[in-house]
Amino acid sequence: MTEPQSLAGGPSRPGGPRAAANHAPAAASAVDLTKVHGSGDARVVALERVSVSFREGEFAAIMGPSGSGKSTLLQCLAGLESCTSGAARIGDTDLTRLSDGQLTRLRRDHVGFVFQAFHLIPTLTVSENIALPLTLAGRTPDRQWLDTLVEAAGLGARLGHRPAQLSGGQQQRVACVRALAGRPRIVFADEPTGNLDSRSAAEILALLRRCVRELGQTVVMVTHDPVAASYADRVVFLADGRIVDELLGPTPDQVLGRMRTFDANLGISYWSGPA
Ligand SMILES: Nc1ncnc2c1ncn2[C@@H]1O[C@H](COP(=O)(O)OP(=O)(O)OP(=O)(O)O)[C@@H](O)[C@H]1O
Repeated sequence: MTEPQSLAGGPSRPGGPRAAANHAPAAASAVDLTKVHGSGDARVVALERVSVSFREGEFAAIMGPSGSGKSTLLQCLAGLESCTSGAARIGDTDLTRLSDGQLTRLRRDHVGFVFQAFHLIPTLTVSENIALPLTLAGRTPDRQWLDTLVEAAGLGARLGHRPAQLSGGQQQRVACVRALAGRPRIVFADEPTGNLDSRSAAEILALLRRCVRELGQTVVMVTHDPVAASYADRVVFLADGRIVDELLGPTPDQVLGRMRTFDANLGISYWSGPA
């Protein structure tokens, strides 16, 4: 089996910190985005006038305490949640102006999603799981692109296996390849390493890093883990539904330092996930 190389040694960025991404157009952006859940006594302002842009070819991490709005931001940007006010854009398209049908098509054709739970179909093989979204969309898979992804994910020898025959890390690699199979404009990953041991997590992060660096993909990932965040080009910090800071070219120690500063200044704890 071909396993991904250099997976345990942390991120490497031979191209230097994201020079290209800084000048690239936005793959996704929030503009003055507010999201309110519920009403009356159950009313929760999950996002309050958030404006942020994620550039094409960028690997961004979103961090923040539990309940700070990370998943809500991802869901609004991916068109899985509606916005209460403001806009969520994929490229230049304002999702708040689309009909349900248009939104479904945009999500299907331009957005990939990786969840903490892998959400593979147990009765299908790896190969079938990877191709499923394309098949359902009536699209012909680009075999060369799929081969590139499968090779990058080290799944070449596993294509005929079913999910139960794979480790958690391998299953999540399948989920990543599935999310990337249709060459989406952007991939959103919500705690993709949350269910994995540190070695498997490193493999997933290296795969995402490589897809950004070598294949030009755009990835926005929610994480609680400073080491995971250090694989990104940029970390955006949320607290209480607002963006409070960002860090470029982060190292784990820098991310940790920033988290401790927020703990001290805001009286909140970032330690809601694995330390
Ligand atoms: N469907 C919902 N209905 C009501 N409130 C919600 C809903 N989804 C999220 N919330 C609330 O919105 C706020 C932000 O939630 P969100 O899940 O985005 O935070 P998070 O930063 O991703 O948290 P965690 O790290 O714990 O996953 C929280 O107060 C949460 O309880």
